[in-house]
Amino acid sequence: MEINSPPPCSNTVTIRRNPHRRARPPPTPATAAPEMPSADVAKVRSFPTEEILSMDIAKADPVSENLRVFLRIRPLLHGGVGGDRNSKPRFKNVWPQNPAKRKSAIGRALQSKKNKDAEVCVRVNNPQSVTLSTPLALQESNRIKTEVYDGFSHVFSPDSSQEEVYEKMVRPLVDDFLRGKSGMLAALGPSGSGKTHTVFGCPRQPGMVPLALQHIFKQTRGSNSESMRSFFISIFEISSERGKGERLFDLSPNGGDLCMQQSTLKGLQEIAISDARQAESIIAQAMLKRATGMTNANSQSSRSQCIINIRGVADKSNGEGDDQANDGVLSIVDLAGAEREKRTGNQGVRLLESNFINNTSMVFGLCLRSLLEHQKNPKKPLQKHFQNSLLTKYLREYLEGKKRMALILTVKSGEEDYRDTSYVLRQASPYMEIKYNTVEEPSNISYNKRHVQALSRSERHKRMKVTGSDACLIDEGKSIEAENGLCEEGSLKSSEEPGICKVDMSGCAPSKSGCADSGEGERNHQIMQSFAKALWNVLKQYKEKLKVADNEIQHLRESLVMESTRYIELKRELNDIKSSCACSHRKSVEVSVVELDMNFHERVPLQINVDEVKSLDVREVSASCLELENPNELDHQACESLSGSGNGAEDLCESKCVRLADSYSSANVAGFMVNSSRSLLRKDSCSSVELDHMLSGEDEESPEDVVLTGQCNAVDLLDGECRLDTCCQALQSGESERRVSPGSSPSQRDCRALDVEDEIEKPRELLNFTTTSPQEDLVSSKGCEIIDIPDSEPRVTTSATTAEKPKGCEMIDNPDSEPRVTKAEESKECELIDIPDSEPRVTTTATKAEKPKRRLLPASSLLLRHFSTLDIDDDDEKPKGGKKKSGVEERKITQGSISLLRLLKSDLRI
Ligand SMILES: Nc1ncnc2c1ncn2[C@@H]1O[C@H](COP(=O)(O)OP(=O)(O)OP(=O)(O)O)[C@@H](O)[C@H]1O
Repeated sequence: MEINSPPPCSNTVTIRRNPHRRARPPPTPATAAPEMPSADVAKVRSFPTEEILSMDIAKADPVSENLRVFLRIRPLLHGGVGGDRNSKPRFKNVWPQNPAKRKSAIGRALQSKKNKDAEVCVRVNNPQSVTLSTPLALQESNRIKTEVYDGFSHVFSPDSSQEEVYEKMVRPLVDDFLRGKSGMLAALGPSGSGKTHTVFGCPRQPGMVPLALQHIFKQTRGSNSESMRSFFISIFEISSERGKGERLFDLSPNGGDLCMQQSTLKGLQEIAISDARQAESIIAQAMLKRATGMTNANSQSSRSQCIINIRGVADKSNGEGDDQANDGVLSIVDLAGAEREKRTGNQGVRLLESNFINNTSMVFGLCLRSLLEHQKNPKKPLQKHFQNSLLTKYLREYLEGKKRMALILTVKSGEEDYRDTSYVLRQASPYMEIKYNTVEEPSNISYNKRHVQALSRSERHKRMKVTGSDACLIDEGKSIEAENGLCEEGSLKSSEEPGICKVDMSGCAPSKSGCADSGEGERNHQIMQSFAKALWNVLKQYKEKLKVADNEIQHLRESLVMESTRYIELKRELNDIKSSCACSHRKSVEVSVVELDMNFHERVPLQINVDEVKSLDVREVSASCLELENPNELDHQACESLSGSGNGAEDLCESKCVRLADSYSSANVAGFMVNSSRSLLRKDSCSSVELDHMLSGEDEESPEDVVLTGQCNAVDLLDGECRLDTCCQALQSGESERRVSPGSSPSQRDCRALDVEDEIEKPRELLNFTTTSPQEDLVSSKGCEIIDIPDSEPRVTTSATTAEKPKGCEMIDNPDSEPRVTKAEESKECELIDIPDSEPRVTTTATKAEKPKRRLLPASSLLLRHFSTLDIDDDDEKPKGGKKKSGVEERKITQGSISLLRLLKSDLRI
């Protein structure tokens, strides 16, 4: 595959790992991946080196091969001790001579003889599995327990012949041996199960060794190439030296004791053999020297571990003699059978032998178990159990998995042999999971080392901080080349080693003549094919991801353009609004003073529908008294209505007479005040609302005196940012702190403070307004509407919790004096600007600087009170059942007040 390197950039980090290597050979057609467009290659910012390397290609690798474990079931024999059919019962010679045990052994033999048709404990299910059944005598309950052991390379039934066993089990080893590969066959099993019979056999039934020798020399005679080889045989045993130690003894005709130095035997004779008969003769002589003995389990029980080595050496005259690696060794091990003391009844020397045999068998099993655990969990170290016996020391390379071997388990099928058979199957069946992945192949080992190094380098590559995606691409591309270079290096180095197949990452075929296995080349080819496919799939996935990312980027760009356009439009609108506001709204607005003088005898609230409020003209509204049943609901809609009806309302300074329904909380009142102020602002008016609720002595039930002072102080227009500061500075209510004096005159008002402070959000419009003092309004009679709504009830019910006095709010609480309206310190100008509907909330802040104090002077207050007593004709606004003021109050009106009030009244009717 061709990868275009992006142009170099300044932030590229070049990492040189190794010296330049030879150029890679061109890829084979099978591994060549389709070319990607250069544009797509450029989009690939990060080459998935780690992902590719983490792929488990080894799963498809047929290199992995499990340890071959065979099982042979000895037929039931009824001929004497150990079931030797051909031998007569030799109970007199049975070892040991302990009368009690001897008697029991004889009894068991006789019993087994009687039960000719006794059931067997192990049955063959198929060539790979057997079923072990627990005898009835050993079952705790009547339930038959069975165990199935599966996974054997082959299970030889009791009637299987020696030739059959050889063909399936030993012939492959011999074939490998003839190709120069070493191998080992080890026979395991309890005593008397047929190990020796299987390995050596008898004259009528030759065992594996004679058959192998025949095979070897038969092949030698028929093949010219192999005729150039020489074969040597050696045989020795490892036995117990009276229980004190192990003894190595050479069983060859002139052999003697041996010693072992680091898994190497010193003094072992190798006898050159030229034909099978010669070899069999040597073996026969050696078997005569082998330590055997009679036990209750076997009349000729092997008391030592016997090892036969057949080594094939290439003829030196052929030029291959110097190549020691081509000298294959075929080892066949006949282990002494494990014995149970209870079963054999061994004593004395036999018991010591038995201990040695059992110990060696145990160590042998531990080595295999450790190898299995190490393979399953590489973090678990391979235990050095081989050091515990000479046998395992000698067979170390096999037991550590460095050389291939095969195991044959021999078991007896009789019910009385159930325990021995069960023990062997349980112990040895896990060995079938031992794998030979890189066994004995120096090239593979070298390749794996290189592979591990490559992985470690990729790990280091992860930690490298490479800035820039292009640099990453360049670097990773080099990394791949480096990996390939490593592989090439590995293959080159492996080619220097004999008998190995090299793995060329460029999809090469086996190039070493020593790689006789043509399957190696196919395997390498399959590896490269898998690698190429995986690489191509990853690249395709990245391409798809890049497409998706491009679409998202395009979408985001379009959205960004739309937002920019929208922002420009909004900015333009804002500028228009600013310009229009600056030129049109500069009018002085007087503060309205509203005094609500209510008659509480009749509490018939005036229900104001929101729609009605909307339909009202500003003038109508200004002349009306609104009683709000639900101010929160009304506020916004009413404001909109007021804002929408602008029929010359700018010229008026409006006053709202607001009547709040009873039992409203102070919070609602505050909210209403805020909203009311906002609605006034929308009508280009600034309101200063004062509710002065006079309590008449006639109604003791609800005497309220409410002074509601609200100020909408300032709305500033500054550079397009709208800010509305509205201060509802004082709402003094006589609900929570009312002091009721029945019969008190209206002038003696009990003013209670109702502090309302609400925060009104800043609208976007810029508003500036000031309010004029009510006194000025009254004198000038400009823009001030004093609205009296007959029979309305300005009831403001507040809770006692609103006792805190807000800033900028002056609390009037002077029962001995008339309610005063404080003149504002500065003239206030109110600018009328519509607040956008999108931001209906108005923030009320109580700042000292922006909230001038206003206080109704006694004269003004009195005037207002008198004004409220006037019977202003407004039939439309008269509530039902309203009561007129008493004549006493009317008489208190001075002449000047009357004239002034009339003047105002005439203004209201304009
Ligand atoms: N497959 C078989 N067919 C016929 N006879 C057999 C078979 N296997 C074993 N025997 C006979 O069983 C007896 C015991 O066999 P063998 O000596 O080989 O057992 P072993 O496992 O070597 O015992 P040990 O471990 O004590 O040496 C021998 O007499 C042998 O001839």
